[in-house]
Amino acid sequence: MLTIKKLTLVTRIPILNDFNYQFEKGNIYLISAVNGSGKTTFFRALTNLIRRKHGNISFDGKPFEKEKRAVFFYETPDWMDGNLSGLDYLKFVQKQWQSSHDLNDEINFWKMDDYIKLPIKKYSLGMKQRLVIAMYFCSNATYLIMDEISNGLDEESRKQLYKRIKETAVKEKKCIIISSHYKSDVATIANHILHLENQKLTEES
Ligand SMILES: Nc1ncnc2c1ncn2[C@@H]1O[C@H](COP(=O)(O)OP(=O)(O)OP(=O)(O)O)[C@@H](O)[C@H]1O
Repeated sequence: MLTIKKLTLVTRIPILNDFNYQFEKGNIYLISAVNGSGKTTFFRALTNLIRRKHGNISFDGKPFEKEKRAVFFYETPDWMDGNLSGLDYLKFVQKQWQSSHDLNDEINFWKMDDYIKLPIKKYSLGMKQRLVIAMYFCSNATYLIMDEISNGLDEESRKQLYKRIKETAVKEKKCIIISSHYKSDVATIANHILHLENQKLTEES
């Protein structure tokens, strides 16, 4: 369980004020909000990439620093080094997260076999995004925090992604938190929808 107590976040503007919530395994959570309201900031705070003004965050009772392998967050393909290949990244994730996930299965699933050994600077936007998605599944982490994960994907790939997310959450008891501009798509698979507005993250009934 990801437990958040009294979380307050501020960037150049106030983002969140005194937020309390529990994210449970086996569930999919959609975070919706208009551009610039703080979805990415919230995800960065969960993974200690930015400081929080106030509050406590724990994964299965432990702080993120002690439970890093249980969590996977890769904000954007912009973080990638274009001189490395997709396979370099998948191998890195498998090693760092001590995962036994089969890389070839994942490469085949996302139809990446013809380019996975090429340097990432030769990838299209959708190819990079599929690599990021494959990294999530290769990590085999329990808490998958996905920021606009379907960006740049064609319609068929988006459907495939949502189906896979649903199956993974249920069968493997993952806790999956997704922000998406395609709210109507993700809403069909989400168990909980939270809306961020006016520094409040509120669950829609
Ligand atoms: N490093 C930073 N320094 C100062 N302000 C920041 C920083 N990063 C983000 N902000 C501000 O925090 C607010 C929330 O940004 P954030 O990227 O979290 O929004 P978002 O909801 O993810 O947006 P989008 O839907 O456009 O991706 C914005 O007003 C932004 O300008």
